[in-house]
Amino acid sequence: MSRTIVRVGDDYDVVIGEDAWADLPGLVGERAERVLLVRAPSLPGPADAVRTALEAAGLEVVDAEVPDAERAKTADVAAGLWSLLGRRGFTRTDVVVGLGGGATTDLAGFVAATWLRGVPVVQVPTTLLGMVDAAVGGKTGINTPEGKNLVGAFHPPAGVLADLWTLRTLPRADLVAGLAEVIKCGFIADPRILELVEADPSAALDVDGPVLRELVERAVAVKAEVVSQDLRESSLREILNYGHTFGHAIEQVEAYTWRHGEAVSVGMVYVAELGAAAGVLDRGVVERHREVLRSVGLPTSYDGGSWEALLTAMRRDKKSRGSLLRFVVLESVARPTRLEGPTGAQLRSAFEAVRAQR
Ligand SMILES: NC(=O)c1ccc[n+]([C@@H]2O[C@H](COP(=O)([O-])OP(=O)(O)OC[C@H]3O[C@@H](n4cnc5c(N)ncnc54)[C@H](O)[C@@H]3O)[C@@H](O)[C@H]2O)c1
Ligand SMILES: O=C(O)C(=O)C[C@@H](O)[C@H](O)[C@H](O)COP(=O)(O)O
Ligand SMILES: [Zn+2]
Repeated sequence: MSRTIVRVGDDYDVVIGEDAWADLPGLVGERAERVLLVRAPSLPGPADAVRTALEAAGLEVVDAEVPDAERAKTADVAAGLWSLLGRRGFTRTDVVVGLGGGATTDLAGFVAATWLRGVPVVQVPTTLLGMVDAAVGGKTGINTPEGKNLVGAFHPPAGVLADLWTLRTLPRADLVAGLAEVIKCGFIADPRILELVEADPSAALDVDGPVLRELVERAVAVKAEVVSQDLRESSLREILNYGHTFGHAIEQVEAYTWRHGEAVSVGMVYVAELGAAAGVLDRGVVERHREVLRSVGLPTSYDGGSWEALLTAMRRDKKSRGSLLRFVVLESVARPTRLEGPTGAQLRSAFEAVRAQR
């Protein structure tokens, strides 16, 4: 089976391949004696494959099934894992492995970042979104009742194993949601991604085809390039947050019944409309957002939630500075910039544009 390895700075490898489980012990490294396997429920095939590969390498595997999806990202679940690590005597040379979608890898990374002030984590994403985004780059975290990802740490993984064959069981809606982050990478940095999706949207959703593989490789390359320059989001990394200010607000207002990728899809249309309202982006590029997102089945409008509730959620965005709301907007494709303190009228007009079905 073929492997592509994307190196993130001088730090770690993202291995992209098929049936690539034999690579896992190498990513975990030789110093570990124990592995905490933090895994999403209902992934019997990958969980068995991970366990077999690690045990064959002489590692003791402590199994930790966690609640599914966003329900994993809570302080209670994290506390349960800290307790398990304590009871099983995990030391600083032992390793956490996160297996599942972005919610599971965010939790696993956060627990690894905080246990003994930091033990290694190896991420094994099994969703498209996890492979191209969540498992790479070291943002880890959990939610609080006040908002999304409000508690967390920057803790880069020791390695990432993206086994494309795991996508064969992923529900189509979750695959589509993952494409939102891929398309985001197209708008902020790599226009070839947009061309590939536009040329054949169904090929972009074929998990056994070459187009999806190229999209994964390109999106991982965008993320690796950005995070290797600015791990702690002092500036450049903010571009990876394109579409997330409004997207996270939808997720919160809708009590996480929307998939992250779906909310980010609408969030990108919102911020494109905001860029147009502020006079920095051409309407043609705004419509290109709608067309490419819609072509793969992603939502481009949202008419729920009160404006006040969305605005309150947006104010908690990490890009805010004091009372100043800040957005990543585009000047054109692959030319992101910042919009600081847009007017109330601009914010509202972008909301009205997103509410309307166009
Ligand atoms: N840390 C980061 O940089 C970063 C980046 C993007 C997103 N995120 C976070 O990632 C989360 C979203 O991740 P997601 O879209 O992967 O959702 P998810 O983790 O909720 O997974 C979606 C669903 O797919 C199931 N699943 C996972 N793999 C499967 C497989 N191979 N076959 C069948 N079912 C499978 C899961 O159990 C879940 O029900 C959000 O919490 C978001 O905030 C983090
Ligand atoms: O890696 C990043 O940086 C990102 O912003 C990627 C986003 O896709 C991701 O959803 C991230 O978790 C959002 O982070 P937050 O800092 O806005 O909570
Ligand atoms: Zn995201």
